[in-house]
Amino acid sequence: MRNVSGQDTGHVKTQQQEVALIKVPFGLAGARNGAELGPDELITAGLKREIASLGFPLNREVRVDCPAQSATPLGRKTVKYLNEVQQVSEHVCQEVASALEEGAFPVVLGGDHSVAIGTLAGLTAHYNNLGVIWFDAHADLNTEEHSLTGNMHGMSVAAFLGHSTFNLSQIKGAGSFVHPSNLVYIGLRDVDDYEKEQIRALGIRAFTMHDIDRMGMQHVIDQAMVIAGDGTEGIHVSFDMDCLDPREAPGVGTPVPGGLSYREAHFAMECLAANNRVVSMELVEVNPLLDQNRHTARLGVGLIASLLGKSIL
Ligand SMILES: NC(=[NH2+])NCCC[C@H](N)C(=O)O
Ligand SMILES: [Mn+2]
Ligand SMILES: [Mn+2]
Repeated sequence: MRNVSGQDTGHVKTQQQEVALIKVPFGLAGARNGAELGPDELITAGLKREIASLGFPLNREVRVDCPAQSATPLGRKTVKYLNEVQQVSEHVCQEVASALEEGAFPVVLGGDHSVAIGTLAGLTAHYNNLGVIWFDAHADLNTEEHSLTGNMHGMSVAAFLGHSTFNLSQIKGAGSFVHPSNLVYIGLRDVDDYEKEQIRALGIRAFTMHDIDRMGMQHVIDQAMVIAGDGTEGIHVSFDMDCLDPREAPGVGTPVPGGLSYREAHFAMECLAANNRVVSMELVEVNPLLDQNRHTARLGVGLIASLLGKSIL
């Protein structure tokens, strides 16, 4: 990866590194229809042009085959579309793992946040000890038993930590669970009671909006890079667009007031780009049906570009 001065910053990512675009048009695990349109919307908003102008060749551009809505959600009544999530996760896992084998940098485009289960499956196939920075208003730490909604986009973190019944071990090709000490949240402000208990019980580090208000994004992102980066083989950035304030990113299925500003989000991405430990990213929960003038998709494209090293000067 190029750092902010345009220099090659070492082994993880170089200017010549290829980017693997993995589009996952899957929205059945979210709260509202429309997240399945996210990948195409990000492409329409100019993502490929941005990646090309940063100098990264494309390793692949794939569209993961995703099941359409079935008449009745499969799986247990309280867990919606479990079989579909499992199927999509296996496809995403394969694409991410094979991109990594070819030395590419995966950029996974959701879709709802359940696509992270497949991304983490593929990443853990390649890395034994991975760090994760999870940008989100939500903790996505529910399990089948504890979820209040049955929406699996609220269970992805539990799945890759191995705390839900459906977890990485059920996905063909996945590696071992992520260690909770290598996970860090940024942007939390809507956390269910069970999730709060789990964050405490597992000792997961979390920077809520309160912490960002108090310490500023610079301190928060510096700490996050230490938590996810020290002693790991690399950092995966999972970016749920609802971490942003709904005034910045209205096109999301589960908006929560009081989120990150435009500059806080970009600044975090710019710091991550300069840090050179990031090995993959995903951007999820862009919902064009709820968006205004493609605003959220354009913001998403800009944030991916910042993470890939785009700087102001
Ligand atoms: N990826 C997301 N937007 N997740 C929202 C989850 C909301 C809520 N905690 C639930 O379990 O349904
Ligand atoms: Mn999420
Ligand atoms: Mn969220």
